[in-house]
Amino acid sequence: MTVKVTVTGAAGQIGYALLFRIASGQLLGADTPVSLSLLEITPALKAAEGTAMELDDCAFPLLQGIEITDDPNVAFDGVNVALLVGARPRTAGMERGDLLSANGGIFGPQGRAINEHAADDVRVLVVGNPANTNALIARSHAPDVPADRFTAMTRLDHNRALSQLSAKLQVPVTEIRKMTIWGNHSPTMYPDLYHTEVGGKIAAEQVDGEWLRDTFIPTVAKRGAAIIEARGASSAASAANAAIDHVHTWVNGTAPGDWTSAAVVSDGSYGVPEGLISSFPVTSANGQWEIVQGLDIDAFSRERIDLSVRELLDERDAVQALGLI
Ligand SMILES: NC(=O)c1ccc[n+]([C@@H]2O[C@H](COP(=O)([O-])OP(=O)(O)OC[C@H]3O[C@@H](n4cnc5c(N)ncnc54)[C@H](O)[C@@H]3O)[C@@H](O)[C@H]2O)c1
Ligand SMILES: O=C(O)C[C@H](O)C(=O)O
Repeated sequence: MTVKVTVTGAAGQIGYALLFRIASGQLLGADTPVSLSLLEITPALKAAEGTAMELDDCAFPLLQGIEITDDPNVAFDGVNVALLVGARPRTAGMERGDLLSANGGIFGPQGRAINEHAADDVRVLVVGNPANTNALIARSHAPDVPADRFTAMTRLDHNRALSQLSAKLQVPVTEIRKMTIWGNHSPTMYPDLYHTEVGGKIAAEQVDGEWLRDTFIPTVAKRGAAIIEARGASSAASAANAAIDHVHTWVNGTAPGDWTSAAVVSDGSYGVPEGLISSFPVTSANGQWEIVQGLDIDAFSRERIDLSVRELLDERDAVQALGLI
């Protein structure tokens, strides 16, 4: 059966890096036909049409159709996988409240449209920043969709952490298991090496504490800003790659003996208040995320998780005060 994948912000940089990979089968597998819905704001529809022409020109065997629209009710009609990429970026002079309001104006209506029109099995990944809180806004407008279908992306942070550790220990990324990103997709996120395994041994015991604290954690947490500084634009191909990884793992499952990171609705695990969309170590089986249970959290990790969760609570309070959730 053809799977409908909707990409918002389809004419943006991540959209351009993402759509061709979805159409080629990398999101859902080489046996799954897809139809694409490209949601954009009206002035960007022409650019989206250009991208659609290029998609046509690839003659992808799995691509069954392309729809281009500025109406969320059309874009999310019958959607199975919704990738919410388009968001309002912070511009000079913009207060935090203005940013949250502008994004509330996007993710509230999109959540409602998903609630009213999506397929029963819809899965939602929010990429557009502030991703965790945008996901919270969308979810709060979709009361009929099971809460666990709304997720936000921390897979890019997870992949960044794998790559940094692989370079430090001079091991292939394939030898690293059980990496974890906790909290918000923001510089407060906490990449945790205390449960990560390399060659069957805990990674934190294979690196010195100073590198872990003063190099690894800040490098991963501030990598998005470093890329903006270097490229003059935020990460696009790596963000698209992480979105592909997130959905692929969600649908196909995690490997035995491993887990990944995703921001999912908290059930209260690890003291993260219920309902917040926070990053956890997660496994996936039968198309459902499960938060990994029973990990020992030492004082160092506890402090960092709490800091990031505090930020999520502040964002939640701010959008609540603005009437956005
Ligand atoms: N979670 C992550 O790891 C991660 C990583 C990188 C980037 N991001 C975020 O992803 C978002 C997109 O990044 P980008 O580089 O593609 O930005 P971009 O500015 O190139 O593209 C964004 C697109 O969204 C569109 N858009 C705006 N409002 C819309 C709406 N209401 N409906 C549909 N489309 C809309 C714009 O017209 C634009 O084409 C940003 O918020 C960025 O900060 C997140
Ligand atoms: O867009 C940004 O602010 C950075 C982005 O979220 C990233 O992690 O690369």
